[in-house]
Amino acid sequence: MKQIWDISQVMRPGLPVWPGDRPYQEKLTWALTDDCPVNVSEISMSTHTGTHADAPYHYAADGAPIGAVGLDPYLGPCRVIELMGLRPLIEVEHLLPHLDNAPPRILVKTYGTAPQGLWDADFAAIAPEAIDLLAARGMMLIGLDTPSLDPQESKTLDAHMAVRRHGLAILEGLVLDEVRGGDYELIALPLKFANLDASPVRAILRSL
Ligand SMILES: Nc1ccccc1C(=O)C[C@H](N)C(=O)O
Ligand SMILES: [Zn+2]
Ligand SMILES: [Zn+2]
Repeated sequence: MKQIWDISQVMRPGLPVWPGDRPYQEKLTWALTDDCPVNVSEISMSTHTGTHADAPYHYAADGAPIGAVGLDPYLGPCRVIELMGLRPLIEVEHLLPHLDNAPPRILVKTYGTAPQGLWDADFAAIAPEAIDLLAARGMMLIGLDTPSLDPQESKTLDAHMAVRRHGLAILEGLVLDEVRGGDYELIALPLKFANLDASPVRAILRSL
């Protein structure tokens, strides 16, 4: 039996979201009562809530919406690299020692314990040169346990622009607390939204 690691945030009211963005909200549209056989809920949330996949449309006006992206990047062998305490940016020199024979998906663990109950405005981001390195090594996906590839205050989104140049896929908001560095199978498929800039994912790792 393959071991499973759930690397997804719990979607719940009060989940910290990007400053100024829509809070995660849920409510019952129908409630199960003597007269109604079901509970049916509705949710309201930012597309970048919790553990999610960015679409090219998020950072490029002509970019594909999340429902149109290829699924290969989100399913297959990956490497988790532990780089805790390296702020503000994950740099080329931090990644280089960990890439020998790496599978084409890289997840970077920047927290020992990700702050799921509060917002960390100083989260670790990744340098565009590090994205260039990953692309040069044939990577197709970069994932972080932080809310964004770029620093919160970035207006130029240098890492996202490097991702755009190389056509990589992105996962953000992962929870890698229980995961040690190493190689795993990644499963983290985005939902098939026709028009949106991102999608929540249920991200898991399985032993290879
Ligand atoms: N919700 C936002 C609202 C405005 C600006 C950024 C965000 C983000 O969540 C960052 C995003 N996850 C990113 O792909 O970098
Ligand atoms: Zn995002
Ligand atoms: Zn992003």
